[in-house]
Amino acid sequence: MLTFHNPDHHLHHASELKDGKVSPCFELPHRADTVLARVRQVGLGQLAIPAHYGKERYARIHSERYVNFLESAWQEWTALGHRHDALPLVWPVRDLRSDIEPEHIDGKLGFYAMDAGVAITAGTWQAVRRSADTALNGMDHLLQGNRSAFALCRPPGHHAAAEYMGGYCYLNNAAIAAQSCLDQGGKRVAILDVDFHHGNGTQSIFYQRPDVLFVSLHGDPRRSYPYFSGHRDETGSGAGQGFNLNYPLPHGTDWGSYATALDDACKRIRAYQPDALVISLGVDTYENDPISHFRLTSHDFFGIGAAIASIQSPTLFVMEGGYMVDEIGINAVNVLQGYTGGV
Ligand SMILES: NCCCCCC(=O)NO
Ligand SMILES: [Zn+2]
Repeated sequence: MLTFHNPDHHLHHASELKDGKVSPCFELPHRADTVLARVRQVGLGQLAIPAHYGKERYARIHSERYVNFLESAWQEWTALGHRHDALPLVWPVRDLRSDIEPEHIDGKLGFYAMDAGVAITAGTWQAVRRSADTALNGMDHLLQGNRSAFALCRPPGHHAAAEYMGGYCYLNNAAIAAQSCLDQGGKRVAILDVDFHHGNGTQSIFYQRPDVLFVSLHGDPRRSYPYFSGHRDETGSGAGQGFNLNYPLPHGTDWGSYATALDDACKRIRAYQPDALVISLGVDTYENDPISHFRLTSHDFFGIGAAIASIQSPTLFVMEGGYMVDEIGINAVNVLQGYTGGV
């Protein structure tokens, strides 16, 4: 399996507001370095640096003004004399207005963010666009007739919606790759999100569309971030009704119950007969993950890969979350080896 990786991810090393304190973000550069080292250690396959894609490819999923905001935010922030990370201070919640884009960067930061887990730094724009390029090149690799590819994306993307960032995510790499498949002749794409956290951004982007089936297994939002999406009754709307499937699972979920939900999800995806399958591969379902609450062991990740292989579609794995840095490489590559061993 070919792995695309983006060395520019090191340009993004942000802080986050968590537990009432601004502290180093859990989404560290070392995460991707650890996964890449494991890919090399097991000899998973060749490595490749992604080609450069134009902003218009990101704008197939995100609004043009949002993409332009990501590109210009740091310059607008430092024009005020700031040299530290940019974080929002106000959001358009409840009956506050969000029909007018503010001109001031303080207003824009809240207008385009769902939380304070998405600091903007000097290198953020370059890192996030190259992360999206990584997924785009992975999808092109599938469209050239290959069975699978691994897009080692960092920063991750599944919390980012058309016009907002959140949860360490800025551009929705998986959604951008899925759209690229459809733009190049694909009729149906399935996205399976196995990250501990609900992919609210991916759900939002495709919620009214039947050409992308979104399926997510995640911590029950009544007790798990992002808290405000991911319930079972969110099944799509309009033409997209029935093409959004959520499997919220309780804290403490182990392989037994996880595998039951995963098998059902894979059956639903097989029935959809997608031209391509995109996996939002978060491994924060790991029992020792510092910010999550499932109980999967490293060995269980082989089973996730084997279940995905049973769908028998061309498959792009897109890296999302996972914060137990020492084991993130083992767990992510166990999925990939479970897949290749099962195809
Ligand atoms: N800052 C709050 C927690 C962000 C979760 C990020 C993640 O792993 N999403 O999948
Ligand atoms: Zn996560």
